[in-house]
Amino acid sequence: MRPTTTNTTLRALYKPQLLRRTFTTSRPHASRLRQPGEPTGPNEPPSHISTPPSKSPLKVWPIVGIFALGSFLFKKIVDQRLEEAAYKPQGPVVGMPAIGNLGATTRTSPLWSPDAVTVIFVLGGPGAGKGTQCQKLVADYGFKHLSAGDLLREEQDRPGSEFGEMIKTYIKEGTIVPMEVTVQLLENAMKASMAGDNKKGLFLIDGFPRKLDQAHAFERTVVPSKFTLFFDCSEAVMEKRLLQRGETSGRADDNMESIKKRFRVFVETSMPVVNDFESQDKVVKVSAERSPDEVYADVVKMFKERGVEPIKLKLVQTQNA
Ligand SMILES: Nc1ncnc2c1ncn2[C@@H]1O[C@H](COP(=O)(O)OP(=O)(O)O)[C@@H](O)[C@H]1O
Ligand SMILES: O=c1ccn([C@@H]2O[C@H](COP(=O)(O)OP(=O)(O)O)[C@@H](O)[C@H]2O)c(=O)[nH]1
Repeated sequence: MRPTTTNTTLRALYKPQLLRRTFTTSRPHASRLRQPGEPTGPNEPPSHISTPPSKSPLKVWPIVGIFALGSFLFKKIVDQRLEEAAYKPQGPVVGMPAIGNLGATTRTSPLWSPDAVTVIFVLGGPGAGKGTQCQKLVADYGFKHLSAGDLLREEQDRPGSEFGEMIKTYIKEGTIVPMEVTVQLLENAMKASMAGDNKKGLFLIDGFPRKLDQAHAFERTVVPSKFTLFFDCSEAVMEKRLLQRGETSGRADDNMESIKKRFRVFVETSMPVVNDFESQDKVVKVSAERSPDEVYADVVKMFKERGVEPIKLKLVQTQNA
């Protein structure tokens, strides 16, 4: 049979070689030359005197040395890798991580539920009066007002900020700072506010989101908004207000050149956010061209329709009840 022939052939071929290999590796020439009791070499005792395996330092130490060196190098590499893995670049101050570590937008679910934290976005063109109206709302409703622009300017001016120069350029050009930075700043400010006196987590987020990616990232990773308060205002009116504000604001973008750029960015980039929220029935629109008080009266009315009441009014109701 074929397998038998093959096995026999294999045995014939390999057995002597295996045997020969066994002899040659253990003690060369021993079986051929040595007689019983005869010394195996000039420096070796006769074979009946048992000898321990060779302990010659010349043979052992190189191996031990190589092994020790290998272990030492291996340990060094492992230690270095562990150190690298543990190293996380730190931001210049606690609260704002380094660029590589901006984690706010990487979460897969919101940090807070809209039942626990109320966020109302406040949008409108540059100079529409967002900040002015927010101040009034803070006084009457107890909201914490967070202006994305103010947070960015603070970060820009913070000594040691690795985002400072970048923010400066974006603001001067009227373009939108990468959302990772703005969302992280907002999240930090919200946490700080809630750790302080804003236990209820009531926020007006002013001048944000100005771009769809910001809107989606914030709602996906921080908290879905309740609705957006949108101030509708013509460019002519906004321009007049901004130039007037520029006389005292000291802002690098309250000048004609930056204003024009901001208007264009607002129409092209920020209006799609308002339209997106509108399609979800999440926009409260108020005309912003009248006096601040008249605009505010409308805001209060619209908030009431959405079930948001001023704190003072609630107190009066409690006293009457
Ligand atoms: N309804 C208004 N009528 C006239 N001036 C206003 C009104 N609202 C705000 N302003 C003024 O216009 C400028 C821009 O207002 P601001 O609230 O800073 O706008 P935004 O935050 O939208 O840029 C400020 O100087 C402010 O005093
Ligand atoms: O989410 C934001 C909000 C503001 N900005 C920048 O900050 C500037 C000023 O915004 P702010 O809301 O302070 O002023 P406004 O333009 O409404 O007067 C904008 O033009 C942008 O360059 C930004 O990049 N992302």
